[in-house]
Amino acid sequence: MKRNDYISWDDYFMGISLLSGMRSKDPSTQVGACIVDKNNRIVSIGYNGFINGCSDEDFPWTRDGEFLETKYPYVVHAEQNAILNARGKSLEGCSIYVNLFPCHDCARNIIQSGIKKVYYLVDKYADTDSIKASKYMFNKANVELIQLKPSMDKIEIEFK
Ligand SMILES: Nc1nc(=O)n([C@H]2C[C@H](O)[C@@H](COP(=O)(O)O)O2)cc1CO
Ligand SMILES: [Zn+2]
Repeated sequence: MKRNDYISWDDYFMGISLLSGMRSKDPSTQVGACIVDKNNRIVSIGYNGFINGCSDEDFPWTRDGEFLETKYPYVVHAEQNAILNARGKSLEGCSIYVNLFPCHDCARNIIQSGIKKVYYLVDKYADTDSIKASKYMFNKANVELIQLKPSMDKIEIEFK
């Protein structure tokens, strides 16, 4: 008889996003994204981090102060890394699973890449203009927004 306590596709893909986010060196917000096609095949994964091929030590993780001395102009968002890690493969009709609601810049990239569904967990910056612009664009572009309610509080992974 088959197991009944296997995880759902949605929990699986969001779990993979969160696992990917654990690679992030951002001390305040770790974001992971997982892009999945219509056949439930993972097409790409990403997390927020600094640009490739440079030392992470060359950039600051600071949030406040002079713009150029903060992380904001330099960090690549999880969703953008996931899109770019697909290396030009078609993302038409795909879904993206991301633990934090995408900003306006990621929203533009998600829409332009052909992704049609965004599954997210939290929307902690909902009151910012960035997220308002993001939702406006997603709605205009008919991208479905789904706040995932996982069927479990946590997934434990044991290395043994
Ligand atoms: N959807 C997102 N994907 C992301 O990868 N990020 C990244 C950019 C920063 O590294 C961090 C946000 O930093 P903070 O402002 O919460 O300290 O998360 C942020 C958002 C927010 O919309
Ligand atoms: Zn973003």
